[in-house]
Amino acid sequence: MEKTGAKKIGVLTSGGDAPGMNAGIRAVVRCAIAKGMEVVGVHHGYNGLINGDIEQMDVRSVSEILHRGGTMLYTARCLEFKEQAGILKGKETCEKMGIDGLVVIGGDGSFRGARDLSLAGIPTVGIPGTIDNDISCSDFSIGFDTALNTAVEAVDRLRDTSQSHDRCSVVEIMGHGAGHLTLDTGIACGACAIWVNEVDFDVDRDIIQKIKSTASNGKHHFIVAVGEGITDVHALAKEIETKTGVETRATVLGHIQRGGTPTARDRVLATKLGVHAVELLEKGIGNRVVVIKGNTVVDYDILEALQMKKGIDKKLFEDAKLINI
Ligand SMILES: Nc1ncnc2c1ncn2[C@@H]1O[C@H](COP(=O)(O)OP(=O)(O)OP(=O)(O)O)[C@@H](O)[C@H]1O
Ligand SMILES: O=P(O)(O)OC[C@H]1O[C@](O)(CO)[C@@H](O)[C@@H]1O
Ligand SMILES: [Mg+2]
Repeated sequence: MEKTGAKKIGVLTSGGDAPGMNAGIRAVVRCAIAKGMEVVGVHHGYNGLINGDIEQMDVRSVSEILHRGGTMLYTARCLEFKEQAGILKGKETCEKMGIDGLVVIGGDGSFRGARDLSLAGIPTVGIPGTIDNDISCSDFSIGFDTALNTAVEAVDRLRDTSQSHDRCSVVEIMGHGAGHLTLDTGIACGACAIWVNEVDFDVDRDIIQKIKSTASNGKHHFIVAVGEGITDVHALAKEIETKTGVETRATVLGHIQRGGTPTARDRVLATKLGVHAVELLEKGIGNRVVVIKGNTVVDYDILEALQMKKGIDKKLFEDAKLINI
């Protein structure tokens, strides 16, 4: 009986890179080949679909990448793909090359592109790969665990020097408006204040008074964790120093958080999601995102997935206020 599912699939990474994307690419390529499909790797996100920047993959193309950060396929933010003309160019490339299924590893923006391409007739499946962990329908996204461990290691180092100098250290943590990375780093590093977008926050009440009362308890060094884009951390450091008398320095962790060897957890997650994505395409199913929910791999319609909301864990935030004093 003739197969109805995909016979030749593509895989691409899109948006900000995330450690573990390579493990996802490897899983997609090896699983597809094992199932008798042909596989190609699309370079530089959706740009590669528009320009035809595409390489043939075999089982050895993905050797020695499992433990590497970044993405062997490169990634990009491709503005042209937000327009219908860009999507049609991508569809044409797929048709010309006989690509009848695509796996996109990226964040929420990348999933919008995946949906558009599915609606245009190319079955496309998304896998969450972003350090921000802002994919509402998934407990975790590929890269979050590694970025968290990287941020924790960096803040532990800041803590050593802050402690030695009796200083306050304000640290800015990535997240693109989502506080997951900041909250978990703040908890794991014992930050005396954690400032994320999702909660009501007052600098005088939640930082200045907290430092003063904590200082009166005998503590002389402080970590303040702040989500990226909320405030100017250098100005905040000056304000803290002026109002508390505690010498204060600011550090922006920046893109350090996106690099490095993926943790075992991210590699396992990427492998599970990659295999499930191929299994969907094998059945001819597209317009889905493959995610992890309570340690089970599940898939959702992309639009439904994008409409879901995931706040931060408010209870955890309150717990941190009680404990990190
Ligand atoms: N509305 C849209 N329609 C079609 N394609 C889109 C849309 N939004 C984003 N994309 C495509 O997805 C790419 C990545 O989107 P975005 O920059 O939002 O990153 P992301 O996938 O959310 O990942 P991260 O937030 O982790 O960097 C965009 O550059 C564009 O090519
Ligand atoms: O690499 P760029 O384009 O500077 O993007 C930075 C953004 O990407 C992320 O690292 C991942 O979405 C965000 O945390 C951050 O806001
Ligand atoms: Mg995003």
